Amino acid sequence: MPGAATAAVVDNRRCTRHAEGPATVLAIGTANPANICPQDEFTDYYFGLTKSEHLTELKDKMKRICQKSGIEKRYIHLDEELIRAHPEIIDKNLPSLKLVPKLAESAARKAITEWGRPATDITHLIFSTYSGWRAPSADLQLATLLGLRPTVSRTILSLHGCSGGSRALQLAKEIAENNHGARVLVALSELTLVCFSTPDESKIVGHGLFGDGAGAIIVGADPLADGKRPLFEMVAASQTMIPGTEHALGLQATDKGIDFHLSIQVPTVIKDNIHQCLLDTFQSVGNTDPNWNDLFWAVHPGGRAILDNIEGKLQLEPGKLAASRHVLSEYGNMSGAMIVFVLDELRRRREKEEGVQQQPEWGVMLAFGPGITVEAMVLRNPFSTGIN
Ligand SMILES: CC(=O)CC(=O)SCCNC(=O)CCNC(=O)[C@H](O)C(C)(C)COP(=O)(O)OP(=O)(O)OC[C@H]1O[C@@H](n2cnc3c(N)ncnc32)[C@H](O)[C@@H]1OP(=O)(O)O
Repeated sequence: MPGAATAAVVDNRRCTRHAEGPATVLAIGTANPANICPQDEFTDYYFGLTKSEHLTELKDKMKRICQKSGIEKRYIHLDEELIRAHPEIIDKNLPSLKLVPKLAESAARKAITEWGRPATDITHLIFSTYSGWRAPSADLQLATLLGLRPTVSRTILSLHGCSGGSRALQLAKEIAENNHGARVLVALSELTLVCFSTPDESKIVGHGLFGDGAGAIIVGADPLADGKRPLFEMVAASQTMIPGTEHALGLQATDKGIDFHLSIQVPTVIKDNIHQCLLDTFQSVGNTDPNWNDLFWAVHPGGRAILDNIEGKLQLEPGKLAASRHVLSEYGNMSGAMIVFVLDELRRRREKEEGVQQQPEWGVMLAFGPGITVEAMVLRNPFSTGIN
């Protein structure tokens, strides 16, 4: 009827509301496979598993790397039973990666339990992994396993490598702050199975450092609606690409799995650039002269030498990177999932030390990935009374 048409779409764009507070970490969960590999037994185990005992020079080199790695043990899904059942893993056909969403589910369930709300209250899911490239992808599988609502807004990130966790958290921060009431589940799950290969000089460091694990974090702004104090406030974030370093760190999907490359220069490149990256990040929040020792530190422990170089360059007091060193020692390098373990360790130490020694009010989260890319985020400890 002319003049009486009913609008098919109600345009409510002007009603879109931003959150009232900054994004915060509301809950954390982590998970690992059951199989533990002590680092001092790994070289014999790996060369035996791959029937490569005859490569004696390479084996000795891996022993030297493992001794200097700062790692006590790692969790690695792949064991002799799995190899027996799937001999194609050694032959480098695409291995089974069913565990990728399953491990993420286990970490996510812990985070959701800690959060205390139903999984159907999750509005967004960001899943980051280097270990799965298929469609429908691991984010959809995880949403199904957790029983998330069918309208949950899903995003999958792949091949951000070790900075995948920080990248996902930056995106979650932006989503939470720009969508009133959003509750974003960030899930990371990494399995070395996908880059498993027989010993090879160019990959010996990766095989000596990488482990398996998953982490999950729930991010939301306006946290009081959840009835609890958040764990960390996510104040400001930056992503910096270090020009001319594309060759130094890389991951590549091939028909045989993931090929990776870690140049011996990685720790030095990070050392030479970290100070300026941090100055730029803190300048964006109005702090032009930060005292690095006044902060708490959540650094992705990509390797012991990286932590040593950051500590030396910024003249950090001993103990500032203790949470990162502890996670490296207990799990090895779990790539993107690792930053969740470091945040978890920091809050555990905060709870343990409460009343004895207070963690600083302000902190920084750092991760490094292919590019080389540095992801940084200024954090605030909401439990601080403001005395550093
Ligand atoms: C994939 C992603 O997205 C992101 C990431 O993974 S980032 C991963 C980043 N991690 C790294 O790059 C590893 C950082 N490196 C380290 O932690 C240490 O160098 C290390 C534990 C590997 C060795 O400790 P170190 O104190 O440097 O001992 P050092 O005696 O110099 O080296 C031991 C051996 O490792 C070799 N080595 C060190 N780094 C190497 C590399 N990247 N590639 C190949 N060999 C390497 C050295 O040449 C040396 O070999 P020899 O014993 O035969 O001489």
